[in-house]
Formats: sequence, C-alpha cells, structure tokens
Amino acid sequence: MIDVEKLSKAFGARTLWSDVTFTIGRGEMVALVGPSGSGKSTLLNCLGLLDRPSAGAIRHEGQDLTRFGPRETRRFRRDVLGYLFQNYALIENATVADNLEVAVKPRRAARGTTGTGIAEALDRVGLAGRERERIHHLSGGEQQRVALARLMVKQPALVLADEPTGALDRANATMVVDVLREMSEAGCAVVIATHDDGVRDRCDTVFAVRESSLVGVC
Ligand SMILES: Nc1ncnc2c1ncn2[C@@H]1O[C@H](COP(=O)(O)OP(=O)(O)OP(=O)(O)O)[C@@H](O)[C@H]1O
Repeated sequence: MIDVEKLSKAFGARTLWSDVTFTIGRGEMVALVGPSGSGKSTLLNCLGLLDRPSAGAIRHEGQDLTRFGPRETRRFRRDVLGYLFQNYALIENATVADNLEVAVKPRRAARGTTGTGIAEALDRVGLAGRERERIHHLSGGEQQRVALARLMVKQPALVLADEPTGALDRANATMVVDVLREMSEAGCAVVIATHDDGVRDRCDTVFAVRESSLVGVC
C-alpha cells in the first residue's frame, strides 16, 4: 500500500530521523511510538502530504508522493487519505451532517469503496440524532468523534491518526480504537502516532522513533 524508502527529515541543522524505510500493507494497523518531540507527528505529516521530507521517497501504487504537485496532492488527499488529527479539521460553522456530507463525494469518486451511511456512523460514535448541531457547539471530544464518523463515511484507503485518544475518556478511547480496527479489517491501512499503551497493544505493527531512526518493535 505505502512503501517508505530512506526517508529523512531535518529542520535546519537538526535531523529528526534519517534513512527510515518501512512498508504499510492494506489492512495493517501500525503504531508510531517514541518520546515527545521525536518526530512522530512530522512523519505522519509527511505521509499525509502536509509536510515534505528532506530526502527519500514515499511510494503508493508506483508513484512517489514526495514529487506530487498541487493537483496530484489534492486528488490523493480527496481519494485516498483520511486524517484524524488533533485539530479535527472540521468545518466549524457548519452542521455535523454538512461535515459528513463532504466525505460522501470523495467516496463516490474513489470507485470500489463502500463507506458507512451518515446516520449509522453517528450512531456508532455515540452521536445519534445530532446531525443538525453546529460543530462549534460540540465539546472537543464530540468533535473528535464527528471526525471519526467522517472517516467511516469516507472509508479512505489510508488513515493517519495523531494521538486519536488523547482528549477522550477510556470508554470513548476504546470505541475510537475499535472503529479504527474495524476499518483496518475492512482493508484500510491505519497509521497511529500514540503515547497510549492501550492503542499500541491493539496494533499489528509497532515502530519506535528512536535516536534518529525508526525501529520495528514487533
Ligand atoms: N516546522 C517546524 N520547524 C521547526 N521545527 C519543527 C517544525 N515542526 C516540528 N518541529 C520540531 O520537530 C520536533 C518533532 O515534533 P513532532 O511534533 O513531530 O514530535 P512528536 O514525536 O509528534 O511529539 P509529541 O509526542 O509531543 O506530539 C519538535 O522538536 C518540534 O519542535
């Protein structure tokens, strides 16, 4: 699904990680672990075309994502990627339903994938019947769950999640990981940056960002 080859990232004179090589398969759930500041979010940002690596390649279906121009980047984000990031990336002034509708279009564009219906996705994340509420009236944890429902509707091939359980109580954290697990079992590749051992233990593969490199833990 994704082949990362000799990827390096430096900010000025500081190298975060270098010569990082790994593969993420379809249906695989991967945890990225490591100390605060080691560069987990930066690696996710590179995979999600939100930041550029300093060297190396990220290949998807034979194409090197690091060479994408603006149009290919937009298309890849629309058709392949799903983000579950700390700022949720929801449209603040729109309703819950509007935010989920936005995800239905790309799903239709990416033929062959079947996402969950809006009502069903909201029910799954404990927000049944909240379609007409505006995002800015929801709590942080509720917004996080709308972002998760949006992923279920979109059913992207690759999900990138940055500390997806950080702002949640244990019951909701378990629900989030259950949903990500279900998505991976449906064929989606899921990459999660996390400090949460409960999340790490539910992943198929664990990579640790350690002393400027990425080490397979199990
Ligand atoms: N645009 C930038 N310019 C300079 N330094 C940056 C930039 N973005 C991130 N960094 C630095 O890179 C380092 C790694 O940041 P990153 O957020 O990737 O770490 P992390 O492992 O995800 O940390 P945490 O677990 O605390 O979220 C940090 O020291 C950060 O300050």
